[in-house]
Amino acid sequence: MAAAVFNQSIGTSQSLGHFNTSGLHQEFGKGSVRLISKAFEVDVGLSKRGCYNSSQRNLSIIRASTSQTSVIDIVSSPSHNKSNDSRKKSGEAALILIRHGESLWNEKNLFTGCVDVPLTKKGVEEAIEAGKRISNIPIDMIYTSALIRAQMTAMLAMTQHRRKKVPVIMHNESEQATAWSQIFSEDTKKQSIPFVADWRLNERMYGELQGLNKQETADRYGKEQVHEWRRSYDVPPPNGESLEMCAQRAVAYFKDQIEPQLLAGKNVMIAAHGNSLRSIIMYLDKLTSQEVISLELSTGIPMLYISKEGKFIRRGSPAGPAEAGVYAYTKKLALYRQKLDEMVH
Ligand SMILES: O=C(O)[C@@H](CO)OP(=O)(O)O
Repeated sequence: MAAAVFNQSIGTSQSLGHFNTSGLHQEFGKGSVRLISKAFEVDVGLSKRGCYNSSQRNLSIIRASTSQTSVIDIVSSPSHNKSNDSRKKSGEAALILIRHGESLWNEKNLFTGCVDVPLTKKGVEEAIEAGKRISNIPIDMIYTSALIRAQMTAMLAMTQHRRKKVPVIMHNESEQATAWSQIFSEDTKKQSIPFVADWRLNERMYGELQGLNKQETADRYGKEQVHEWRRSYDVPPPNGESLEMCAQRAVAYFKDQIEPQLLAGKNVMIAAHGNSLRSIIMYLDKLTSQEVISLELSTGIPMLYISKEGKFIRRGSPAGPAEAGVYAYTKKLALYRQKLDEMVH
């Protein structure tokens, strides 16, 4: 089984992060790992270090993609309506997941949870880089947590998008807020992307660990105890949420609010957190409570899924803009990119 990487040591979530462009890591030797979807598994490359080799892997994606039909087109001109229709009929949509870029407390190696801290300069750069990677993928809806690090990541990523649609934050906190933020032009609406922020996508609440240094906590309570708090499925940190409890809100939100959008053919980007995304990926990839223990996400690396007929097919991570041909994940995505190129020239 081509499962990747790595054993995250406390507080070093960045190690190897740039090496594994899938943004998603899993240790070897933890039983049967059903992490990689069939389409992706076909010919994924492994480096000597046991990590995905990004260039081999990207080539693999391109090869695999030629046998797939799929997704989307939303370049919004009348001549593209046909593609919109076929998108609805095929019931296919793109789902992009991004863990926020490095935050000030990631940098200080502190448990963060629901404490609302911003990105570091490096985190800002990671978000911009993530945006470049997805700049040719059409996006109809953006969801983030209620926390600024996820919202900054989504907004910064969208500054890089080639369609230059404007993300518009939906304000539903009161009737007045909804009414006062209305747009009264259909054309302007078409050039906007609804941006929904919801607390249910927040990081797991880390209880009494919030604000503590991860290394010092491990020194005090033991490495194993702290690993159990951080990565087990059902053991909560003191007065905090276990991953299971986090899933009860984050996955429920995904099923109630986001999945219907995907089923309607809309392409969705979610910017959220290590653990809220781990719980969603557990659902998408049908991971067991054992398998999810070794699932690690890098900051600022987008992951792409194709949603088709209620199933989720993982396509890895869109690679950096310098690598030729990386957008040919599916025929339709490649076509979309071609149309964007034609619009420019
Ligand atoms: O501190 C946190 O909120 C999270 C994510 O940064 O940490 P961990 O990796 O320990 O779940």
